[in-house]
Amino acid sequence: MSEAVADLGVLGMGTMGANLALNFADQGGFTVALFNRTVEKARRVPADNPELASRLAPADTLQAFVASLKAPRVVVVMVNAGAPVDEQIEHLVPLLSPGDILIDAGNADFNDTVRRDAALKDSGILFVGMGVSGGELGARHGPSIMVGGDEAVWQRLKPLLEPIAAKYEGSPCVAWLGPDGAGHFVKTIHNGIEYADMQMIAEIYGIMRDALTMTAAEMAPVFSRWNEGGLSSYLIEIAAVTLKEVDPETNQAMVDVILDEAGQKGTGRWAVIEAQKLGIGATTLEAAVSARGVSSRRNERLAAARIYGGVSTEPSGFAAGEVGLSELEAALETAKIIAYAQGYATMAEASRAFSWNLPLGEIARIWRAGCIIRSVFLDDITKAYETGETVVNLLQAPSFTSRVAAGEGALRGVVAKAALAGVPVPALSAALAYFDDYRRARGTANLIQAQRDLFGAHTFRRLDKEGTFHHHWPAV
Ligand SMILES: NC(=O)C1=CN([C@@H]2O[C@H](COP(=O)(O)OP(=O)(O)OC[C@H]3O[C@@H](n4cnc5c(N)ncnc54)[C@H](OP(=O)(O)O)[C@@H]3O)[C@@H](O)[C@H]2O)C=CC1
Ligand SMILES: O=C(CO)[C@H](O)[C@H](O)COP(=O)(O)O
Repeated sequence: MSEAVADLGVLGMGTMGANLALNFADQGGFTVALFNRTVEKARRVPADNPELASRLAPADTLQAFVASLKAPRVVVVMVNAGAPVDEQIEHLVPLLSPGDILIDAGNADFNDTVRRDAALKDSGILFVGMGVSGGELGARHGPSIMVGGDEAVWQRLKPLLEPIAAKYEGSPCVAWLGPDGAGHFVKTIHNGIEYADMQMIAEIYGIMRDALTMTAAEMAPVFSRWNEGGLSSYLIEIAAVTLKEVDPETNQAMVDVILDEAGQKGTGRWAVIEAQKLGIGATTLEAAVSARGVSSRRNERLAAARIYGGVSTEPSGFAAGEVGLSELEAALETAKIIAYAQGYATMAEASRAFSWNLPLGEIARIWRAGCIIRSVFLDDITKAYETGETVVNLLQAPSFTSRVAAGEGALRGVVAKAALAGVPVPALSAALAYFDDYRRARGTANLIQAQRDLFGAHTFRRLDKEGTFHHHWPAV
């Protein structure tokens, strides 16, 4: 039997788990037990990081891994979402005791987290669904961490998580967000916003490439410059870095040799499904998920391009040089506000529906450093919630209304010109359509209600008096 020396254990030595374990050992100064299905990977972690080896304890069996943990135990599971998490829980539960904490730190469908939390209640094992963002480097040096589960358990986890989290103005980017699935729900919306952010950046890149005929090398400094302004964010920064990179094999821009098929692990889709279930129109997130789907059907796209032709070769109407680029920058900034408004509206509605009382301003604060969507813009969201006034939707928050009003024209211009040029901008146009729909006092659902009442006696309400009505429509 191994000696119980480790402060906590990390199970899953993939990209995230190995780096999180190193972070616990390094920034946290904790002794960390390591386990991985492919045992050799756990052994390699201390071998590859000799300076931290004295605080890394790889185990060859799950039993030895658990036995090496000080009680009450803390186990961080960092494996692929879905069945692998259930399998690991099943294997761990007989080895753990009441009062031990079992954390799923991977991405998870929050419905699974709620189910797992409920299933473990009687065992006395304390389950925590915890979202971690920041990719490989974030996990290693400071991620943003979104914690769910019981608040009392969070008090025990705080001393373990605060040292390893990213710091924003000295304060750790980790917070308890609410019970059961709250942490994973927020991480899911984070990823939905990440999808929208990335899609909109890719659409602007598409306009630069196809309508303005700019090379990747010409685009890179534009994104670098934008990274100094209102768009300043990790994703804009890495857009510049990736556009600048040259493929050593062909000497072409790296982005020009990468296949135009985006992968996805499901988190964006979960965000969109939950927004739909809650009745929130997260249309930019939806457009981004759908666009990844279309991107992956490359052969179909190639066939359709042969039938219909590709992007128009007519002059696009986009202004060249600084004028055109400033319009793109303003359009992207405005669409980004709309995308975040949709993500935040989804979280606000979930908070209400599941009685989570999500700290929406605090969420923007812990996203301010460490995570993939970190940006200066999140400060403004934090401030919008800190005023103490109810934020119905970020599009109605005073700090955003003037910015949206100022940028609306640019977004409209870009979407219109892109449509005429045949350059697809699904997320940017979804943002514009949502804005136009959202700010229209008299919509068109009256016609839908009339039709529903005609074919299904679904009834309708009237503008001029209270009550529910059914009209005797002509027979059709
Ligand atoms: N990569 C990223 O940027 C981020 C990833 N995440 C999330 O973190 C989690 C891990 O991702 P990541 O580290 O990138 O993934 P990797 O593919 O790098 O690693 C996957 C890990 O899961 C283990 N695993 C997979 N299936 C099983 C199984 N059935 N039983 C036991 N172990 C299994 C693998 O073990 P083995 O080595 O034996 O195959 C490996 O340790 C995922 O939920 C992911 O969505 C969250 C934030 C960022
Ligand atoms: O959670 C993450 C970042 O926040 C992961 O990188 C995730 O894998 C990204 O999603 P996808 O693989 O679907 O693009």
